[in-house]
Amino acid sequence: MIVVNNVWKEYGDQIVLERVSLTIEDRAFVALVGPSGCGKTTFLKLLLGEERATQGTIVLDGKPLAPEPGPDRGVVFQRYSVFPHLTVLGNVLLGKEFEASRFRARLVGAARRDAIEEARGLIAEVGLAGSEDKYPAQLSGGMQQRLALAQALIMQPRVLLLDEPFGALDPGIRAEIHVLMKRLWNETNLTVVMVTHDMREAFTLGTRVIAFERPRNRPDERERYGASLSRDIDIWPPRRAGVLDPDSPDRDGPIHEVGASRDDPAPSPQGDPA
Ligand SMILES: Nc1ncnc2c1ncn2[C@@H]1O[C@H](COP(=O)(O)OP(=O)(O)OP(=O)(O)O)[C@@H](O)[C@H]1O
Repeated sequence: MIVVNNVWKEYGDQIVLERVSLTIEDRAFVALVGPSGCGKTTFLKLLLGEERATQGTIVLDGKPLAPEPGPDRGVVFQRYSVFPHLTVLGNVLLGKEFEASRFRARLVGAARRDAIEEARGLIAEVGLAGSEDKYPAQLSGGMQQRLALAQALIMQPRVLLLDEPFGALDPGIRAEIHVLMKRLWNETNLTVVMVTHDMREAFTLGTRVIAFERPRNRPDERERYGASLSRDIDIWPPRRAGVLDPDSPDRDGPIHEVGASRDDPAPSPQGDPA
């Protein structure tokens, strides 16, 4: 679905990425790891359309990637994905408002009512029901990242790009949001590419873990050689969107209520229908 063919990215004299080729299948969850500064965010920006490749091509669904970000690609960063001066509801509605009126960013009448209903549904789905009128500063870090996910998902993107979205969260909150992330990926038609520094997170969420590395990394070589793919690991047994692995049910489960406290008892492994 996404085909990256011999992509290079240079900034001035510095080669950041070189010879990057990979194919990402529909509904994959690719976790991208690698040393700091090796070009992971740059690669995500190329997929987003925020940067152009110096050489090479990126094809999405058989067509060259649009040269600017579009509604087919959503993005969540580690911080600052949401707008501080808008409420939770305002943040989630924003994409719809821009879609309706690019310059005024406003919806009216029935279209507005429908969009509000949809936004409220999504806010509840990410566990933020009741916080619709709060501002981001009134939310915890984990709640802000849930909001950022809802904000990205309202446009029903085909591809969700995540740049260390959970990196600033403490481990307990991160585990909760992993459950949410898995559920969203399982239940929507998303292909996900996520940059992370956390190998455990990569293997918990990914269907595939890809490492970028600079093959030559001496200080004098650092700018002349870019990073390329050094590892490409398929998770075993394969993890597939929407399919709970019957052989190792705990690996992808238990999927319990979003927003439920960490202290809540987990459902029984025998498969309590609730
Ligand atoms: N707009 C830019 N102009 C010039 N150089 C840039 C630009 N963006 C990134 N770089 C350089 O590209 C290299 C890769 O940066 P990038 O942020 O992609 O790395 P990363 O692997 O995501 O790092 P980290 O894991 O620390 O976030 C760095 O040396 C950085 O200085």
